Amino acid sequence: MTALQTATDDPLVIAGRTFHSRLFLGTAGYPNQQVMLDALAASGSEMATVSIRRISLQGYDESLIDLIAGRVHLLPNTAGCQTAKEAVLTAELAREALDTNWIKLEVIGDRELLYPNIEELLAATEELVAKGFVVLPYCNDDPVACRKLADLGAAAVMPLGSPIGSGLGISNPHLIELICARSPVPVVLDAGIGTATDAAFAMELGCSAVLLNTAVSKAREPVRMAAAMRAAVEAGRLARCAGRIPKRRDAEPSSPQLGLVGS
Ligand SMILES: CC(=O)[C@@H](O)[C@H](O)COP(=O)(O)O
Repeated sequence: MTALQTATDDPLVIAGRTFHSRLFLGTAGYPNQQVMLDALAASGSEMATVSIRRISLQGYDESLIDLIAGRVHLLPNTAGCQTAKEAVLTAELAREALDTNWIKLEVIGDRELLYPNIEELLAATEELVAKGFVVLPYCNDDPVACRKLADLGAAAVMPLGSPIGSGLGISNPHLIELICARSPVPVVLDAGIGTATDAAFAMELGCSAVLLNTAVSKAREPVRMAAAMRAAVEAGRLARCAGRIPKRRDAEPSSPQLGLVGS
């Protein structure tokens, strides 16, 4: 196998489904449908999140869902749910409407911060796993919560980098690194990505993938930013696999010191 093949032959497997792209994209907030479709293509993503509420209430019509579904896997989410009961109902509606048992589980504990309600999230995860769903919960950057979710059968965990839509990047890189090091299931960094360096950093910390929306949909040029995110996720993954050099406090010459002119 050549070095290039080694670099590109690096699929991600979640619940038995293989992904060649480690970037998942949200579909909300684009200037129009065509820009969203072009951004999706530029991102190289093989899975896109869709909000069940948005489909039914906000004009993201079925033809668009059909269009996306022809290109990528759909990952319905339970955005806006505040209790386990609401989230389970939304997941069941999504399974009926979109014919998928995959669900991105969001149970929000605070409408302003959009932070997860961990108790409700754990309860919903347990119930949905028992009902046969492939559950990908959006959660805090908390190693204990991530461990509990994995123990309950989550197929991946999706800790936040920073609040949804904030573009603040990764607030607690140390915690994300710890979660990645300990997690028995893939870790997908979800929310708060602001630009390409954040996405590359997530991968360098050991994340298996990145899920983002606002950084692309609200960029001045969403399609170009989608391409940037694709390159960033690939670069971060390659760097992670290649192994960064240890950090040093002092300088170390990169050229040989023997035979210096003037020595
Ligand atoms: C798309 C999605 O499912 C959400 O989790 C969220 O929108 C992602 O966060 P950002 O918009 O901050 O990338």
